[in-house]
Amino acid sequence: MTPTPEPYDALLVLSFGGPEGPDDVRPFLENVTRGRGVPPERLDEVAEHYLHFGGVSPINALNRDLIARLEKDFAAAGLDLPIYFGNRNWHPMIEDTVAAMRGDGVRNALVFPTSAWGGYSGCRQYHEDIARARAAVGDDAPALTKLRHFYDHPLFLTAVADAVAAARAQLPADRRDAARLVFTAHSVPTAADATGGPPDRGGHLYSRQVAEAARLVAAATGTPDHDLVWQSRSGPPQVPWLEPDIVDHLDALHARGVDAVVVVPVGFVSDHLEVVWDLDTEARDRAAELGMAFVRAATAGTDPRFVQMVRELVRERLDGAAPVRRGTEPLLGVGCNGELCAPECCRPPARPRR
Ligand SMILES: CC1=C(CCC(=O)O)c2cc3nc(cc4[nH]c(cc5[nH]c(cc1n2)c(C)c5CCC(=O)O)c(CCC(=O)O)c4C)C(CCC(=O)O)=C3C
Ligand SMILES: [Fe+2]
Repeated sequence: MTPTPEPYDALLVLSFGGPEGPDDVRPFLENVTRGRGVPPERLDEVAEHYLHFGGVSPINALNRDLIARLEKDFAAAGLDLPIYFGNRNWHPMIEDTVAAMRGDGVRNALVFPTSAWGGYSGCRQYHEDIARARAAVGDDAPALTKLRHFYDHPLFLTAVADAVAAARAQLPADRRDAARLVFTAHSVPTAADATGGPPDRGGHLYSRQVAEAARLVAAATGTPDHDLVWQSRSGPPQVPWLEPDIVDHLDALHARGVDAVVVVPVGFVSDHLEVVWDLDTEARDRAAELGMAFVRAATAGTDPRFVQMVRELVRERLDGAAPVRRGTEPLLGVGCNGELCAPECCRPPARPRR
């Protein structure tokens, strides 16, 4: 007889992690790039970005803040689930958190990853993190079920759309209406993007979901015309990544006579370092050189509807309800104990051999 499944008894917020002081920067970057063929020159450059902010990424504090708001929301909604925090690349590391969960008697937890997307980095790699942490903790590790991709959840889309409207309102009145709407997300190697998602849909799950989210947000703001560009590319220069880059795109827009942009980091849920450096510093500086008015929309993570969305994603698992969604691209992401969420979701990219 198969045992009755135990009820869900905790939520783990699983994120990327970031350094919290200058001495953390190098070991953090080594954790992120271990075995991935990222050239040392790129690591030196990225280390400088972190050191520019005292070696502190905002990401951990933002996740702690999200968890505090989730705790309040869950309590008010009568949802009795303790919330834990673990990261892929920096403390609190997921291995330590899962060990603490076991110590607290957690048996069957849900996992909210701070990525809306399918693909290797946003989905599959979180499944790998879960499997690695459970293996480290051993036989009595809690079961861990990852929640689904939420890239087209109406509460996420509405939060981003309202942030776009608020950003546009900050532009000088005479440039506001004609300002170009530019969505951005983290670039990935084109080969990695190609292998994500069902082959009968043509793969490219990550870039297709990002494109669909951008289209849905643009439509919701009444400005359907928009661009989708990429940021923060890494890796050796000879390996193709998704393009165009945001900074190159500003040059191209300027050449076409565009004099104002609303930049929307739809690819990220918080204002972490890749947002405050690559957008608020590099892209903003470039726009200033070009005489282009530049505003950047807030990320969705601080919007109250984001917290509500996490609660609804949890409810979907508790109640077995159908996902509430606006998009049409494949919606995957759910897997238990590090199992793949679907046979063709997010195959690991072929790694360059050295
Ligand atoms: C798709 C995607 C997301 C979005 C989905 C999600 O949110 O998960 C994302 C998020 C993030 N990426 C971040 C930072 C970094 N990403 C790097 C490197 C890489 N990212 C990649 C992809 C993604 N990354 C890839 C394919 C690489 C190459 C190495 C590899 O194959 O893994 C590197 C190494 C140095 C460099 O080369 O830039 C850093 C420092 C931070 C935290 C910022 C902070 O500290 O505040 C966040 C949230
Ligand atoms: Fe997946």
